[in-house]
Amino acid sequence: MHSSPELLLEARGIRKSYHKDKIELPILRGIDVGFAAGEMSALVGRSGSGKSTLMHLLATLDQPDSGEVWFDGSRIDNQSRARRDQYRNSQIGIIFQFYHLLPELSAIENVLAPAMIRRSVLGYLRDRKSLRLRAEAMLDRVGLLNRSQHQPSEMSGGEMQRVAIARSLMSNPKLLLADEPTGNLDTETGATILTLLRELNQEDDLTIVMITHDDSIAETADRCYRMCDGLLEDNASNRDASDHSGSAKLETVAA
Ligand SMILES: Nc1ncnc2c1ncn2[C@@H]1O[C@H](COP(=O)(O)OP(=O)(O)OP(=O)(O)O)[C@@H](O)[C@H]1O
Repeated sequence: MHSSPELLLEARGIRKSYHKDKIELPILRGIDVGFAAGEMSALVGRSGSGKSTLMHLLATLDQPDSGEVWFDGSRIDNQSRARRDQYRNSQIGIIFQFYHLLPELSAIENVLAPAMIRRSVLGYLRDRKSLRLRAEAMLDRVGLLNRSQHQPSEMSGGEMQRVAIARSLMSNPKLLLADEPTGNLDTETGATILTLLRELNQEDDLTIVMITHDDSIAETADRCYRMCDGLLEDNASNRDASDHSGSAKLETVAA
């Protein structure tokens, strides 16, 4: 029997609507989903199905109208903004389809930027040597140490995504949320990014939740949750996290 692994991140009964001109647009209509520690999961669905909205809620960048988000045994959606920021900054790495790098900064400065912003000037000056060493180690981890002085305009899309991944790893997060991480890349470059994410998952024990509209990318994950019109479909194609070569098998979502 497939045993239920420990959940790192869980959404319970999540509902979210946007409002425009007094009209309610229900986007998430009751989402129950759990992401197991140490696994790589995919949230797949068509454009507009609510994937990014759910990811923002899981990252506490936004709050649900109702429902709960739990991380590592604690409820996080109802915490103060300061606590939610602290949780996100220390526990979660986030990467996006368009990398969100600052164009005027070098690769290493981009990797360092969030850590600099989070510290006071004095705090940064105190920690700058160790932060720089960590940034170099993270660029090395993604195979780009030799490009540390290059600006985004001097890099390919795949290299920019690698820099964004290095930046997301600076705080040694438990969880990486990836919103269409290969969406702006050709198939071959996308595959190298997926391979890197899988390495981080297996070698560094990073739990990954990846959003995609592409079934072939979703199928590379251990578990695949399908969103449709703000709901999760009843079945998810899952395979044992220890088996990264076999084909997916169907299992009911443990919600
Ligand atoms: N701030 C907002 N105000 C109003 N509607 C919004 C807002 N943000 C998103 N929406 C709507 O919510 C729906 C879901 O959007 P969301 O970005 O979560 O979908 P998605 O599945 O991630 O789509 P895509 O793959 O195209 O990014 C869409 O119809 C979108 O237009």
